[in-house]
Amino acid sequence: MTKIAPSILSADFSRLGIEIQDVERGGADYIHVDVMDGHFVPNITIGPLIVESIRPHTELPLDVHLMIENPDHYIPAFAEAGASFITVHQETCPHLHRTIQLIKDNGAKAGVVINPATPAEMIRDILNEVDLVLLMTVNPGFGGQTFISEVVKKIEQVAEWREKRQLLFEIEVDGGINGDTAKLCTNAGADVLVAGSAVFKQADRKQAIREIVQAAGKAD
Ligand SMILES: O=C(CO)[C@@H](O)[C@H](O)COP(=O)(O)O
Ligand SMILES: [Fe+2]
Repeated sequence: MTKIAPSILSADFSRLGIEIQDVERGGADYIHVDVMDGHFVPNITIGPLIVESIRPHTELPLDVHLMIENPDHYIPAFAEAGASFITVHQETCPHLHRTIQLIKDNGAKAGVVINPATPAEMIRDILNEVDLVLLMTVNPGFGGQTFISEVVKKIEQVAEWREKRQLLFEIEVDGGINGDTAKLCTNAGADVLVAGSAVFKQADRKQAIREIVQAAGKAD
């Protein structure tokens, strides 16, 4: 069954708790939290304090996407704040096995993410160790960008490796996801769809989530 992870980057930050409860009632599976440092990506968002503040407002797993340099320095703080998944960019991790282990040692599920221009081969040798593979379908930094369709081939490639090696990680996609692009991704093997503007910029979030999941065509 396809999962949906609304990205709070497109929510109203002045009422985050209410926004999160709205998408939880609307059928969200995870809450996606975009952490940006102004170095790895050209934008600055939130830190562990906000993760800690939103944690009591939902029962859903918090899916924390770290777009930061030196993630090892901050992983313990995000885990302590209540992150369920912590996902790091391969591009920021010279010692990727060590970083993935650090996430697990801190009690969170471990994810790895690559940018659209990074080949899947860069994460092939870490796949045995992760709970989640996030394939960016835009260049990270902002909500509301256009889906990069070349990434679809990469979803297929990672899904094929997963099947051949009988691994259990989830494949998540992030950026420019709407009804049309969701279907391309789930057909290629994606299980979890991150959607920011396609959910939070709509008046009826429940309806928006339903439309994306139905368009993805794997509702059961
Ligand atoms: O990580 C990011 C952006 O860097 C995302 O999670 C965005 O928040 C997705 O927003 P939409 O493209 O769905 O509006
Ligand atoms: Fe994200």
